[in-house]
Amino acid sequence: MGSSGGGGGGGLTWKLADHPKLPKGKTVAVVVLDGWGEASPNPYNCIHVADTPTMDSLKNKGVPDRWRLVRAHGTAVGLPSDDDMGNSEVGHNALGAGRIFAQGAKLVDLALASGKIYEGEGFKYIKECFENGTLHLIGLLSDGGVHSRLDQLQLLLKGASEHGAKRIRVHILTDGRDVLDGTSVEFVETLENDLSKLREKGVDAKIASGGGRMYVTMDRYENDWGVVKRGWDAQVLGEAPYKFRNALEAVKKLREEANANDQYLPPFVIVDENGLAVGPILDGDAVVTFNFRADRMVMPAKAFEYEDFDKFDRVRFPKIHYAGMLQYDGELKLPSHYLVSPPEIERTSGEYLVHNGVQTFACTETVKFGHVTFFWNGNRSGYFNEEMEEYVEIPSDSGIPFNVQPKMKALEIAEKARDAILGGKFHQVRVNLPNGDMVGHTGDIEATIVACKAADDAVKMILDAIEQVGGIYVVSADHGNAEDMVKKNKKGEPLLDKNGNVQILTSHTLQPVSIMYSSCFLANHREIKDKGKSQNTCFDSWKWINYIVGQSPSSCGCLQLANRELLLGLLLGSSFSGLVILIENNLAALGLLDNACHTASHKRFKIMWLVIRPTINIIRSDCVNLVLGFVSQQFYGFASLHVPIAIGGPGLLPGVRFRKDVPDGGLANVAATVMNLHGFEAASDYEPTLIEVSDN
Ligand SMILES: O=C(O)[C@@H](CO)OP(=O)(O)O
Ligand SMILES: [Mn+2]
Ligand SMILES: [Mn+2]
Repeated sequence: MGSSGGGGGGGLTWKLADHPKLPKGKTVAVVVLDGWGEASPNPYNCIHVADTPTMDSLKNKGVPDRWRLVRAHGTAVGLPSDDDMGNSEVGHNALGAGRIFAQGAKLVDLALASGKIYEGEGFKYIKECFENGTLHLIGLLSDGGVHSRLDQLQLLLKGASEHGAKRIRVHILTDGRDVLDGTSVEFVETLENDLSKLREKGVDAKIASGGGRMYVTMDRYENDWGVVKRGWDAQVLGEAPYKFRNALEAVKKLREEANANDQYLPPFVIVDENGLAVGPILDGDAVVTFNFRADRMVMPAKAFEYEDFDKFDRVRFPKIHYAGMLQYDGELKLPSHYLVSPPEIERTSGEYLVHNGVQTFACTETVKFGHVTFFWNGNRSGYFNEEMEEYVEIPSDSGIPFNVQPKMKALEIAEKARDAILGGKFHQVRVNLPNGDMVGHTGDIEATIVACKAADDAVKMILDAIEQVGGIYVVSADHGNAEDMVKKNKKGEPLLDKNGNVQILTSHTLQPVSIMYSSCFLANHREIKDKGKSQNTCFDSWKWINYIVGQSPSSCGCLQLANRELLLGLLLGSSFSGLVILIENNLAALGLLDNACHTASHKRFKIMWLVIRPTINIIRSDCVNLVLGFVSQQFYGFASLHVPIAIGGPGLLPGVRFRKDVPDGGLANVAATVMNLHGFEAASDYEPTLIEVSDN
């Protein structure tokens, strides 16, 4: 590779070697679709169900040279195991830094396992309060592994008490976003059980307050300080609209409210028999925020740490010893005390580009703003060089769940990116499109479908601008979410709750993400559009057929020739289970097929059907939707998966294609790829590029 940057220690040079073949000076758009994994088509795959012609075209025209999958979860992005789903922090860290770092989750695991956590400066600092004060632990009660983990809290409780904490108060934040909604009840039961064991050992340990993570404490990027204030009032002042004698009762009761869910539970405090809060934070106490992930802890950390603070009226600012599980912001050195050192993510691609004369523009809306800046730059806030960079934040809607406005600010983000591309000043234009993720987390399938379409429209606008300037695009994602909205069993079948409804999955997934590129898709896309909507629907439907008959369009022909009676026979046959696709222009067949399906369903076989009618004047989009609607009630999903990456654009050399020798590439490989597209070799210790340039 022969580049010069990096090398750790002394002798660091920022100068990157020129790429031997790729030119400099092209405008490169880097588009990250948040929560956009690749999975098999099924009705709970909102990306599939949504009308996403731009992303579909990237795939259809790009495979395999300019579209491929990369890993976005587990060890490929520095998480403890391959059972860990991806998330924005690790995803954007990897995308921006080009290397895999042991991430917070893993570093905390190691520090707890070795006991080193108790020897560090941070623990010693909070320990100073153990004699006369209370230890408060504040964080997300979950085993999602995105922000925190219950087993780490359990170990910390045990370790702190063994190291002298005599009075402990836990302030819980319920999840329902990285784990199933309703699991707060089990987590509280487990924690209560642990605390009662501590009490048996003479430690005065209790849950003191709580609330849902999206409504209490865990805001990010200054979207809504009211969220942090609600937490402060409950945790520090011991004040909340709801008071309960114990947390189990609190969570169960609050969940009974109409539309209640774990993410948005209102704040509550636990009170004693006299109605007094059992654990407000007082002078002389120690406070630890036990989340390892940074973004949603920066705001509460400021409230606990900063003497000068004007974001809300704290009423009382107790003199405490405060430590984070990690240091959450490397630039602000916030908080100044922490139990475990964060990964040292330095020499990120953004910093290299700035040193090599590439002007950068980064933009998204508030709820993801730090993703393309702070996380991208290795958890540091601020610019590397203000003259070379511009970061634009579009204010997010606040105070509403995102299913209410599923289009979010996708259009505005795309417009800003378009203007930056057409303006000619910037050579890297980087955006995050939040829709698939933020709306996916609400568990609202209909809204998530709208969200995916909005993100697709935004990609189209950005790619059109790239086409105009003869630039290059890289489209990828940080992890999955919207492509899988239902909890499934090992066979890939949706799990039902006790009322027979499918269990909605609000979390991220283990899916890989894609990266894609192409210079020709735009023309093709227009061609399809010009022929009208019905043709478009037909085109979209081919995805289903391709999937079923083994991804090969030629085998579709076989199905098309298949005799209808034969298919119905199969359907009613005792051993058949699966999906039938009928290419049919005879409406009478619909009723027949429907009947057959019902008969067969009584035999417990999972059968569904999809009718594709090939003639334009018979296809009506409402008709096809009706069929799909039927399918969604009957369908049992498929397992398997990844996130896509596509590269392309008119500025790309024709010989550029994805390498075949990095088959298991992860998100960290994208940084070197992007550096190459800017005309540079990547730093030598970066994960290898995904592309190669052939001479033909
Ligand atoms: O909202 C968040 O905090 C996480 C999920 O817990 O999502 P993302 O990693 O996409 O930011
Ligand atoms: Mn994300
Ligand atoms: Mn998310």
